[in-house]
Amino acid sequence: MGKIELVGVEKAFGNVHVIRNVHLQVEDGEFVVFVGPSGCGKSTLLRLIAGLEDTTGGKILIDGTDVSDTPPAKRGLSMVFQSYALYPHMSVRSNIGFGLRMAGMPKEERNRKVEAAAQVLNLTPYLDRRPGQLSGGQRQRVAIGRAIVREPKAFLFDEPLSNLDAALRVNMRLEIARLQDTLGTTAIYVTHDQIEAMTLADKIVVLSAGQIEQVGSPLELYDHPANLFVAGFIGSPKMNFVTGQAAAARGAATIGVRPEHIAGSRTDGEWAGTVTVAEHVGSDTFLYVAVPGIGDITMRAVGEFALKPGESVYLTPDPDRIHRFDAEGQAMLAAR
Ligand SMILES: Nc1ncnc2c1ncn2[C@@H]1O[C@H](COP(=O)(O)OP(=O)(O)OP(=O)(O)O)[C@@H](O)[C@H]1O
Repeated sequence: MGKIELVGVEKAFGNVHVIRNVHLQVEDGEFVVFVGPSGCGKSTLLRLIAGLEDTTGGKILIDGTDVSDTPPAKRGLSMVFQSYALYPHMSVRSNIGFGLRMAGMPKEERNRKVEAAAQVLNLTPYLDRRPGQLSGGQRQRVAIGRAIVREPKAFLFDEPLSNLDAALRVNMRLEIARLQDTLGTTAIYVTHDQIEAMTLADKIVVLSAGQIEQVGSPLELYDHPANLFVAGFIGSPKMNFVTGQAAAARGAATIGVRPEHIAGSRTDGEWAGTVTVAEHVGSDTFLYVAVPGIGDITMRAVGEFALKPGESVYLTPDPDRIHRFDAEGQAMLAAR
């Protein structure tokens, strides 16, 4: 079992309040991702769960037991860091089995566990190599192997892929997803990478300034952001926000519409504007359009609809996909 509950968790460093009144339930087997802007407290929250930092208020429960005062090694959790923290002079086998050896596990049993983990991680051919003879992705798999053999109640990942190049990140992301399917162990994963969050998470926790803004499945957050912060944070390129008359006409202080929910036309539409930048990113083209009286709007252009800077364009937001927000920035019910 690996159920983790945070009840009113607080953390201050001196008089700097970094985590405020966080309530969160992580179910057994769930993959939960913490996202939020730099400095919002993602890593601190993970370190509080790991026991690497002490809380200054509230409680942390693992499987119903209050572990707030339990040292890290006794919490039954395994942490995987972005710096793999491998021992360079030891083989992959010894690195993966190190914690088990320290815990006094007999060699035969240890080897069995190490080999099983190596198999899951496709590391079997490398067991006798040293970390220096491995690629970055393989090293990260060794670090994950070391976490797996301890059979923790939960894995805690702190930006584990941020040292890898783009292609490797994609590979490792798929591997972590596969691993989660195979092992079914609870995982909490900190990242600032939206795609990692959207693809890996059962549940995303969006943090801002030490507080939870919203908790939900990736699609819930994308389709029904609770407030302007989450609406602007989830999705890339960002949701467009419009205030003034266009919002008031829909009974809102602000309306939001994602670039992919705006139709473009050369002849007619709701908002008339001029293309300022056309950005080609492989499969997509994003048009940045200056719309007098509305502001700068980003739209995703599909198919043949590729305009150049200086050309006129008419934009029509999909009425079913317009998000409305009140003066406090809270989402208003119903899409229109
Ligand atoms: N030991 C510390 N002493 C004082 N302040 C700290 C300490 N550790 C973290 N902080 C502060 O707490 C806040 C949250 O930091 P944290 O590392 O948790 O953010 P984060 O969301 O993980 O950011 P990033 O995405 O940049 O890693 C920051 O303002 C940071 O400066």
